[in-house]
Parts: sequence; structure tokens; C-alpha cells
Amino acid sequence: MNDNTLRMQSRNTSAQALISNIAIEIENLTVNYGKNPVIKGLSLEVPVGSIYGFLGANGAGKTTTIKTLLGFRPPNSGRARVLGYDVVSQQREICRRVSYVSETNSLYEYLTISQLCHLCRDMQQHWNQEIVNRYIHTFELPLNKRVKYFSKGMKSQLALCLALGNDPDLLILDEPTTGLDPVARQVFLTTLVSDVAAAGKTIFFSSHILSEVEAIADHVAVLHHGSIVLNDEVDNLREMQKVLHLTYVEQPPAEELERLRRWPGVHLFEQEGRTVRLRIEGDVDALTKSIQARPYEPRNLEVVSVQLEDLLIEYIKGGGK
Ligand SMILES: Nc1ncnc2c1ncn2[C@@H]1O[C@H](COP(=O)(O)OP(=O)(O)OP(=O)(O)O)[C@@H](O)[C@H]1O
Repeated sequence: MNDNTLRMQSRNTSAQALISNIAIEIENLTVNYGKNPVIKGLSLEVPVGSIYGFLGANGAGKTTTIKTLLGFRPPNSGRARVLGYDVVSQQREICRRVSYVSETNSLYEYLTISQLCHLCRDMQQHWNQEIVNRYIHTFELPLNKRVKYFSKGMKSQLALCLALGNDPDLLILDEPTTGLDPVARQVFLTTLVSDVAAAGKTIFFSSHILSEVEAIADHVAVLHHGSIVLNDEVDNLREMQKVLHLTYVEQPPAEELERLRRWPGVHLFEQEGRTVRLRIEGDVDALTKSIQARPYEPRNLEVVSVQLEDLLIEYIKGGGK
């Protein structure tokens, strides 16, 4: 098979990804380190054009998943496709169309930015120096200083500039803003939203900084011990999860409390004396009507939206149970 045939095939495969509207497709993926399963039956679909936040506690398996998506770590079972390319058999194609920025960016430290750009231009088929120049200017990075003299934050900024120079269809970022000061972080995030996402590209990023996830992500998935425990559009999460605050005249009997605890969709039940707090997903109206029709009708019933950050913390620390 010659290079032209391969290019034709790869364009077709990538086009398939765009037609199916799925940038990343993971199906029942399992990845072990030795005998230790780290990713356990993970399934996930990342729509083309989304900004997808990938969350989880330390050691949950985020980096391992990302390494598998980039073809660096083979799955033990299941399969994954990135832009329509299989991560095992089509890693070369994935590397052409996907840019990756990690917390520990391995840049050629003894080179300057100008020298690095020369090197990238020679290596990358889709290199766009104009884009890189624009971002280097935005981040005010010095062109002629060796990278080894850059601060950690400057290296992250440079890694993003170089990643964007490849004009990728998909940007995969593994804790990209670690080490950035608040101003630099804001510039970084604004760049992602206003330039990269606005151009219809997909961004898949892991992060521990929930405020930044809330600020830019339109989808979010939470990984807990190698399995997905939450996966939804951010707007749905904001809409679907509510908290009911109930205040009774006197403490309801145990069977009434048990009934509330067991109501379908109740994720969290807290009771202290005459007050009950329920976090519920789904049909809040049905529950409130049912509560109001009970002989132990509360004196006060209040429905409030869950703070997204609180919800995410709950899933990150305990799988949402
Ligand atoms: N090379 C390796 N050999 C053996 N075990 C590993 C290796 N790399 C990671 N692990 C283990 O796999 C699990 C998942 O690690 P991973 O780095 O994917 O987690 P993570 O979610 O990215 O964590 P963090 O948020 O701390 O970066 C951890 O238990 C880790 O100890």
C-alpha cells in the first residue's frame, strides 16, 4: 500500500468520524499494568466539537486512558477509536490529526522557540507557523531564549502553542494548566474556547481544577477506580440534579424517612431532627407532589439547584454513591 492510498484511506476514515459526529469512541476498554486492572470496562463517546472535561481522583486512570487513546498503551480488551482511527492499528493517523499537551511536556530543552518551530515545520505535515506566532505573541514568550530557562508555566504555554501549530482536529490535554498563574490560566482557557473550540475542533482535557471545568466544558465524565461513574452534558447536570430541603413540624417517623431515602433517583439523604435534605436526579416534581400528599406534609419544602462543583466532588470522591 503506497502513501497516497494510505492518505486517501485516512481522509475517508477521518471523514467517517465527522459524519458519525464522534471524535472519540471507547467501548468496554480494559487496560492493565501487569496483572493490575487500571481501566475497567470503560465506555465513552466524545462528540465532535465538544469541550470534554475528564475528571477523577489521583490514580483514577485518566492518564492511562489518554495514553491508550494516543496509542502509547495497548488495551487488554475492548476497543477505542479516535477520529475514526483504531488506536491499535492506526496510531500514525491519530498522531497526524491529534495534538497532545501533558502536565510534563517533553520539549527539546536546549532549543529556542525559533529552533523548535523549524524542527516542527520539518516534521509536521499540517504545520501552520502563523497560528504559532499568534499564540507566542499572546503568551508573550521569548523567541530566542532556550526552553530550559523557561518557567513551568511558560513551558505549558509553549506546549499549547506548538500543539495548535499542528492545526489538529482534536486536542487532548492532560492537566494542561498545572503551574499556570491565574492570569496565564485565564488566557490559556480563553484561547481554548474562543479559538480552538470556536473553530469546531474537539477538546478532551483532564483536570483537577473544577472551576476551570465548569468555566469551559460542555460535557463532563468522571472516572472512579477505572470506571465511568458520571457522564453527561454540563447543562443537563445543572438541570437534572436538585436538592430538596424539607422542614417538618416535628421529626417524621422512621418509616416515612426510609420511604424518602428509597425514592427512585434519590442520591443523597441527610436528616437532622425536623429537617431532611435530599439530592435527587430526575423527576423532582413527582417527588414533591408525593411528599405534599403525605400525612406528614412538611411545613416548608424548598427545591434548589445543586452547585455543579459540589456534585462533581461527590462523584470524584465516592463514585456518586
Ligand atoms: N507505568 C505504570 N506502571 C504501573 N502502574 C501504573 C503505571 N502508571 C500508572 N500506574 C497506576 O495506574 C493507576 C492509574 O494511574 P493514572 O496515572 O492513569 O491516574 P490519573 O487518574 O491520571 O492520576 P493523577 O490525577 O494523579 O494524574 C494508578 O494506580 C497508578 O499507580
